[in-house]
Amino acid sequence: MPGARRIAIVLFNLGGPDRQEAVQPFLFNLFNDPNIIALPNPFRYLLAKLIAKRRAPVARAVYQKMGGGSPILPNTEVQARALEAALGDLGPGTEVGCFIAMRYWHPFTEEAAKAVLQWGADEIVLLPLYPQFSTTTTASSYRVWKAAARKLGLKAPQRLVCCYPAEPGFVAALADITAGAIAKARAEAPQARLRVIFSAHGLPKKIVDKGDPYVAQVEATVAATVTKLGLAADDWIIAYQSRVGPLEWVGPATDVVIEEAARAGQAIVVVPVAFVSEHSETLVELDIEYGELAHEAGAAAYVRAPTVDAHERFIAGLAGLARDALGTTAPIRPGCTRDACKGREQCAMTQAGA
Ligand SMILES: C=CC1=C(C)c2cc3[nH]c(cc4nc(cc5[nH]c(cc1n2)c(C)c5CCC(=O)O)C(CCC(=O)O)=C4C)c(C)c3C=C
Ligand SMILES: [Fe+2]
Ligand SMILES: [Fe+2]
Repeated sequence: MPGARRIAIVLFNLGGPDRQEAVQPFLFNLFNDPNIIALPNPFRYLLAKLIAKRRAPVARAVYQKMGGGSPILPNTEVQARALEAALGDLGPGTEVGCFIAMRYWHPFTEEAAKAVLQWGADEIVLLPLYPQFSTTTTASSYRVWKAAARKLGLKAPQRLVCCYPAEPGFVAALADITAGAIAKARAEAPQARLRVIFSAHGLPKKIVDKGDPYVAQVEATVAATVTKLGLAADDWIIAYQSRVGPLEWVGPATDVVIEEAARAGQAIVVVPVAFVSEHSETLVELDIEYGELAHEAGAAAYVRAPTVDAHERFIAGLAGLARDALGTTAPIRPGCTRDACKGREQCAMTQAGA
């Protein structure tokens, strides 16, 4: 469209290896991130090389179970196209393009910044596919984006949607999906007691103790979802999965909670609340590894709720966040803090600035 106002929506996500040979360099990129391992170089670089090499065989086997690589990019592309469609009503003379900026594998954040520059964006909304803010995810992507934008001389106004743990569309999608999974578990095991386990990716405890708001925001997501569903307090619990490394992580661990519920003969429903699309942590860890654990330990049923993916309500929620960000005149603010986001549906910290 000649002369159209071009709005770029940049979706931040983690990324995943697209083939077996990509697993080790992907792991290196992850562990070499100062937001993940806060050591100065050359120590971080050397440690990242070592951990990536050690972990690669286990991780390669995980990705082999999904055909060799992660489906996170194709799944994020589906979300990007759905979001473009949902923002198609921004008015005549406005063109919306969604770009994907992955943190640890292609298309890297720097590649996305280049594509946005070449496309000729007039305004940019940075929209993390992380509903809950963490220094290890959103802050890391934003830091790398800012450096790339500065390097490329990307001057268009940019706004960051910081977090949206209890955004109504996201919560409606989660509640809808959870209700479907509960109905399935009840049908499979009508006599058994229900145990709904809301599972989020964990974090080392020391990162949370330093003030990372992620855990508080996971709790906000789950509180909004159980309220919408009217779930009794005894029927649900929050647990944390995907622990790696020797540090103490936040708990309880999802596998421990699943095993306990299975041994009690309960009907288990596992709901991912921090991942918004399917990848290794859902398709392998939750479905295969924890599914086997649940059945071996005697669960009456084991149902894993799908992620929100391109659920209509979730995409509508993201579109609303993008619209709000385009309308804001808020000044640049420091990063999200636990108190600033407490009790809010979405973050007060939508950031503006070039
Ligand atoms: C909610 C999102 C995520 C947080 C918070 C997070 C923190 C975090 N992750 C690791 C280490 C690994 N994560 C890995 C995979 C992975 N992590 C997330 C999301 C969050 N991570 C996703 C979406 C994925 C899946 C990628 C894919 O399969 O496409 C991996 C690789 C897999 C494996 O080897 O287990 C590692 C390693 C740390 C250390 C951390 C916080 C400090
Ligand atoms: Fe992770
Ligand atoms: Fe926030």
